[in-house]
Amino acid sequence: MPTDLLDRIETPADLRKLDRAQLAVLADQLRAFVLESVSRTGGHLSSNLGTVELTIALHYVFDTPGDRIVWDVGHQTYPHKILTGRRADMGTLRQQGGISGFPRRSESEYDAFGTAHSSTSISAALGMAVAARIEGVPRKHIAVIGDGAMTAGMAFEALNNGGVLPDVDLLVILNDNDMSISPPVGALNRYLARLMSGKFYAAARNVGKAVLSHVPPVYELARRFEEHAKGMVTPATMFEELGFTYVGPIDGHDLDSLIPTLQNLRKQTGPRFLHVVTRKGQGYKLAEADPVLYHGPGKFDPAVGISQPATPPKQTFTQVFGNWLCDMAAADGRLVGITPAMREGSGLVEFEQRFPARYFDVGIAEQHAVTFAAGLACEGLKPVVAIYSTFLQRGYDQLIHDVALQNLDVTFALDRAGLVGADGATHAGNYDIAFVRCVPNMVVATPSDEAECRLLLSTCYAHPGPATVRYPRGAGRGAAAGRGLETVALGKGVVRRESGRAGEARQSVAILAFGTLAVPALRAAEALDATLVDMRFVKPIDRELILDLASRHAALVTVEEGCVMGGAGSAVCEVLNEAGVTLPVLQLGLPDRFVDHGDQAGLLGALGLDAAGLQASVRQRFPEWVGEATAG
Ligand SMILES: Cc1ncc(C[n+]2csc(CCOP(=O)(O)OP(=O)(O)O)c2C)c(N)n1
Ligand SMILES: CC(=O)[C@@H](O)[C@H](O)COP(=O)(O)O
Ligand SMILES: [Mg+2]
Repeated sequence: MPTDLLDRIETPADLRKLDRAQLAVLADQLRAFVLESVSRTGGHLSSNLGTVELTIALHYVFDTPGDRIVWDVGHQTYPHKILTGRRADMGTLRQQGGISGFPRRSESEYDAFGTAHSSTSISAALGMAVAARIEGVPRKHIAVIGDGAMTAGMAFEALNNGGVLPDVDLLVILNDNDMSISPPVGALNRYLARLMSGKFYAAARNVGKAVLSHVPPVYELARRFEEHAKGMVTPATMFEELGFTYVGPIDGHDLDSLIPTLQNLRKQTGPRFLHVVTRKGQGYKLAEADPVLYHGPGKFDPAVGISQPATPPKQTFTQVFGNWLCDMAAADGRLVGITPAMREGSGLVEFEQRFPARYFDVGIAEQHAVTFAAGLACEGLKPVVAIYSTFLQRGYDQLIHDVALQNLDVTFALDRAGLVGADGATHAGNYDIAFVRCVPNMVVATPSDEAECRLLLSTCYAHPGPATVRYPRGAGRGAAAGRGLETVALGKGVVRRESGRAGEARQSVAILAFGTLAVPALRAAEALDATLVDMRFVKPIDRELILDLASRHAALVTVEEGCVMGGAGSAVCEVLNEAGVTLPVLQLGLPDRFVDHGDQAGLLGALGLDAAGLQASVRQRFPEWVGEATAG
């Protein structure tokens, strides 16, 4: 594929110098570049193939970076990055030291707002629009939001606010590809489908004849409804009722529709809403056929597509959870599984197939997911909310006010706890230990491997109150999880290794591990001749064990893949303080700064949280209390 037009574009100003007729060719070159580039780095593919024309049209029509484009989630911004001076950096995408997979204000002046969690774009763009009005700046503001992201309450909160501000300059573009990561769910999705089929006349009314002369193929379906709609009074769309001028639906792959429509909308002010229809994976047959598989692939050969690895990969924690959920659901008819739009990522595919009546994808609606679970629990069911640690941040008030305060029996399976790798700081689950353990009634379990994960899921599920089990992205040490449903004692840790020096009173160190860092911590303990404890629970914490360890060791070391501040190590210190016990405690975990994208293991190593790093930290802090072995 030639790249002559793409080669001419350093910034959107170069794009604006092209003839309209050249833009379709540019779109082909850009799409080919995106595919090639993502196949080499991995990343979010389907959504980016779907936004090629929309991105070109936006930068062609609007005067960026002065005009503000706010992308929702931001996983669809690779074409935008390429057209705004970062084409040469695409080979470093999502890698340590490279560019982010999401928009970032620090990365480019064209990235008007940092994102990665969904459904923030309308609020942010509205804030900018109000700021422009107050400051008297003549500027345009565009929020680009997907149909999945549109399902979140936050998006509607922003529409509700913006719809009564007629003097702000805000254009909301709904990029409707009829997909979230999985097929979209809910009443909004049905409503958008109805708009697609019946709202052709709205487009006619709002965009005018010039646009209608370029009827694109996506209207074919709508055309069939033309006769039916004739003579009827077109009802206002929900968006019009909320105070927005609604235009659409138009074909988001047809530049001859997009550009005149955007030019027209650019001349207007006030809250406007453009409904654009695109296809996820557009232009790459394999992604068009399976946009879920190609939502966020690793590296692959574009000629072949994603292929099975030669050797079967290790079982992930997500799979351990998915198996456990099915087994527990088979054993207990009260179990209900809930996901806020993360069916694949959270391991619920088989559960949905086997227990469809007890499976709920509630859309990108974490707050609702938590309170919905609370309601189910009130009536005697046993909800399991499968949620990424980072996305539980959205449901924090609901966790406190709706679940914990009423001591309701809800189990939270927190996937992606700790560093997540390529998605970076926006998606890292670094805070859940700290923000959950401070909530009364909550149980916090931190399994150290796959087998422990299953045990602790069963234990927390059996506990008749709110509980979280946190586990990381990917696989652990490879401990077979089995298919049993047995439980362990709540709030009790297990000593995995006793220091040979423990006999000598207070001559050695005890390492208290919370979670999967127990594995490198054990290697460090062996090298240091330290005691190693798998604490299993942050809350209730094993007070008795901590005080016993404190009485027999010279110092304690706590290890967790979570923020040190307020984390599990802090919980240990609280126990010691409360008991009036004084001994040095070294708290190892994630620092008080955001950790960027990169390879998960590499990042842990760089932070001193691999076996060698843990060993070095303990040796440096307590040289007199550790053994002389050197292996890590
Ligand atoms: C608060 C939050 N919950 C969940 C996610 C995970 N997530 C990322 S993209 C996505 C689907 C978004 O769908 P849509 O907005 O329609 O964009 P598309 O992928 O179709 O381009 C989801 C659920 C997220 N980023 N933020
Ligand atoms: C953009 C987004 O939020 C998701 O696509 C996320 O990147 C998925 O992460 P996992 O790959 O860990 O499921
Ligand atoms: Mg979508």
